[in-house]
Amino acid sequence: MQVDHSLPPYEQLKKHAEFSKTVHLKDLFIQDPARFDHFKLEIGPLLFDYSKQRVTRDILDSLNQFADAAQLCQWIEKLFHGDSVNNTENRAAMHWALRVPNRLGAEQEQSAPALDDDILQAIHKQIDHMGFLVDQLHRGQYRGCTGEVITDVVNIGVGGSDLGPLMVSRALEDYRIQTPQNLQVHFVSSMDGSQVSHVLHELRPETTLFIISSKSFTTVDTLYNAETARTWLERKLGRNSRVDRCHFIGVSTSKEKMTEWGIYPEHQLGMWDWVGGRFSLWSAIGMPIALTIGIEGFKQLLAGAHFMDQHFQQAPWSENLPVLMGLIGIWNTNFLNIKTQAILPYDGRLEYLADYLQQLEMESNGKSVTRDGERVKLGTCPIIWGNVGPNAQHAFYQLLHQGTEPITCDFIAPALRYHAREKLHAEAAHELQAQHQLALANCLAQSRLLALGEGALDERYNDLPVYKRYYGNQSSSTILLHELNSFSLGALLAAYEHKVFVQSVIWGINPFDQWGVEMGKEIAKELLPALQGEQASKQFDSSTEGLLRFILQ
Ligand SMILES: O=P(O)(O)OC[C@H]1O[C@](O)(CO)[C@@H](O)[C@@H]1O
Repeated sequence: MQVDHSLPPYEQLKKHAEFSKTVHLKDLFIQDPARFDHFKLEIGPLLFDYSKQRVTRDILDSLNQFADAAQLCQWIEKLFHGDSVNNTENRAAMHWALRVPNRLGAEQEQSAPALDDDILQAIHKQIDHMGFLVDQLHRGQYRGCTGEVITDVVNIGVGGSDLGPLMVSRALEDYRIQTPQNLQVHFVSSMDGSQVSHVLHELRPETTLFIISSKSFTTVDTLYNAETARTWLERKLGRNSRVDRCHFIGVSTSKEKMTEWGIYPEHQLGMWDWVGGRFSLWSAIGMPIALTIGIEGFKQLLAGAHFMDQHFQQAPWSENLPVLMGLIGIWNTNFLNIKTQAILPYDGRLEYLADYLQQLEMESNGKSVTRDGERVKLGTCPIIWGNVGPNAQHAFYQLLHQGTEPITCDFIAPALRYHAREKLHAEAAHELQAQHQLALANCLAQSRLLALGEGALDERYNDLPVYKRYYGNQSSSTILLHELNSFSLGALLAAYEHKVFVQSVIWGINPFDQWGVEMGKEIAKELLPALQGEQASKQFDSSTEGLLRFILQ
């Protein structure tokens, strides 16, 4: 359909959307037999196939104009110049700086023009400090207060201080560094004590080290879990400063708070207020990742993300992965009225990816007020959810295929797995490769059926009874990685980070604050005394009062 290009981009897109609603994805594939070639992007280790999105070249042109009208280019410059893009907290958002390699030269100048050398040195000092501790632990030279070698490290953190490290450590488990003592990394996040009690039950105080990971070092979830850990240690090892000194590492922006808590200065790893919690896995918050894959592997993760940072800054919109991901999301959310997005990795190693992306996207862009304090004009972040694809096929795909909700999906899979280089799997390589092929066949089949409906199969299926029919026209993108390794994962995650930024620019919101999580914490503080049997300072609503009575009776 021809749209009047003199219209403002938003009006053009509305017109496109009216027409789009009458067009089925299968028609788009019939009209253009080479649709894949025209709607795919290969960038470094990633292939992005967006041919199964309900877009045309004309729609993408209008989306690019929409991005220009929102001054996307200028905002990207502000981000990479370290401007205070987090306006409500008057802070820069410089997670990208954590990925700049520590070498001076033309390449660096180009990729990080505003990065002060002192900041770069400070970043690399922390990486080196973390690398030193990781190396000691790997070599079995890090000992507990009784002199025994540390065999288990427990990361205590929540939100960004848990989800990123957990997700990446699991995703890259195949590259795990083998250590003489078979060092294991565990994660504790939930405030209710169920995880910490479970983990402690399995471990010995003499050989356990805790990382207290909290950007603010004020998060009660983490501080309560940390106190439980300290009490557990002291019960067995006695109450003395050697326990704190030998069994705790801290990661935070606040050295004072770490010191006050009892973290030994040499075991304090720093970070900066310009790193948002959900963007912090690239800092010392990522220590569990470095413990899993080694500091060189961690640097490869940073290198993959840095590669994406450069691509994001340099590529034209139509060849720019984060921009395309962001604009296609805008098209789906704001013009096709698709308010939910499923994350479907076809690789069990990515089992926590959806959880991680929920925080990244929804805590960033789940906003309804613009940077100018006005109510937003367009709907913002869709609901992000998902699970490992093959398992989800047996859980919620029924709704994807035959439910009433329009849903867009991200299918993610590595092309190669269990291949020669992954020596780890040499014994069972053949069987496992067959399993990987099975997973890929399912991944491609599901996106094909979602897009095309029963027409994806042959004409025999046109006479199916109504309850067996597949309407199709559910859009999806497929991201293939050559293989899942530190570099490709770093690039993938940075692409999602920048996608979030692109969308925030279009919506005119600040993606780097999270005021919506604060008041609930305050109300919990008011309620805690009532649960501890103290006289409440005020009367609550009748529901809260009723629930309190039930708990306390
Ligand atoms: O690292 P911290 O300061 O303990 O915060 C943990 C998480 O809590 C939040 O502030 C939300 O409550 C997240 O943004 C953050 O990742």
